[in-house]
Amino acid sequence: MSQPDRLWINVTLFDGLATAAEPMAVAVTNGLIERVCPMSELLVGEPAAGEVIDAEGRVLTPGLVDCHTHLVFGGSRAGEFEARLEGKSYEEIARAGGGILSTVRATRDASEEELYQAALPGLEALMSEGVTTVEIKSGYGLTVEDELKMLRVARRLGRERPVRVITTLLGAHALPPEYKDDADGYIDLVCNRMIPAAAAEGLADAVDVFCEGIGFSVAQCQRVYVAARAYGLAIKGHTEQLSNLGGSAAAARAGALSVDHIEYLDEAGVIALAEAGTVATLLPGAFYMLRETRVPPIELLRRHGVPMALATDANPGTSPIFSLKLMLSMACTLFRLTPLEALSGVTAHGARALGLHQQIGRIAPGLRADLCLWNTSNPAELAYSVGLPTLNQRMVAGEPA
Ligand SMILES: N=CN[C@@H](CCC(=O)O)C(=O)O
Ligand SMILES: [Zn+2]
Repeated sequence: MSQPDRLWINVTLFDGLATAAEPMAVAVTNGLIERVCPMSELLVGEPAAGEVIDAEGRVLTPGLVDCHTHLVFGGSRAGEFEARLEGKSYEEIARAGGGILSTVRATRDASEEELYQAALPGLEALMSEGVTTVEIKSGYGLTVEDELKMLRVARRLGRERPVRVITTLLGAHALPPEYKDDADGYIDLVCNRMIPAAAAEGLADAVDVFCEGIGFSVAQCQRVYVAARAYGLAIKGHTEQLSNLGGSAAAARAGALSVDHIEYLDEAGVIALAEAGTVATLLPGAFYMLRETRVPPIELLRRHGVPMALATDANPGTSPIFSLKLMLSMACTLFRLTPLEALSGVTAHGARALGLHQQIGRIAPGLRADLCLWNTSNPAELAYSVGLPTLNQRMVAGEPA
């Protein structure tokens, strides 16, 4: 073994997919994982140099991946929260011009600097719990300039904090008032102006849509996918959240990295995901906040071998929740995932939902050394308790961060 920069010994290893049966060692060099082996295979005297960290049996996981957030937004929707508690539904509020459109008004009114400052606490809360990669969507601007403004803020967050930010253009999130009764005209704007502008400025890694009765039709979403692919951008979908329109299957056939929410997904949709290799992203925070009763088809996803990612969906309306660790607990309690399935959802499968599975999300040689050391020796503890156990160390590209 060459001399690693850092060597963790006596690690309880959750590598993103499974827990190792015996104490492990993990060596990191130049920001990459160089070697992963049982302690029993370390040669006497290894390593000759570098820092050695005795984990004393603590759990080491990949850095956590939050693959679906709306962290950049203006205003608050606490009033809408109260209205929903009094009996109004999310759809009713949306159809009356509230919901997403109320955040659109506040986001349009905010400067780039204001949006940046408002987003920082949420981002830092995620990072403090071990998130090393986060996806951030636009979708509260709904004009070319306001969508680009949101994406610039997201890019700046990634430059100014030790976290990798993946940006997603969500122009097709809601129909803005200027296009009332002209949804196809708005989709023209998304396809012909927003996507080209975001691509030209390198501001978007992916393009997303809200395929729903209060969002856009399958046909409209398909037009967005075609435009995104023409610019070499990855695609994703908010699909089957409130009803079954077949948006997940359409997204999968268009080559989507993931479809997200999917409470109303049926078996034909699950098969379409399996055939396309599309990830199913579960968002229990939105399920909880909207007091949904229909659970995503977990057993069908398992049976057809569809990878399940798990994310906060942090946003001001349906999931004002900035804790990916809480999602581990919710995914188990509300959706009946096993703790290890939930952990894979925020590591290996979360990375796959962003198309980054060859770079992050696993502890394996050649991948980036984004790692979390936890104050527990049992990986299931991470999903079991809320508030504990705490993060012991967060590493980004091999450096404490
Ligand atoms: N479902 C649509 N979009 C967001 C909610 C956005 C909002 O209500 O502000 C979601 O992922 O839940
Ligand atoms: Zn969302």
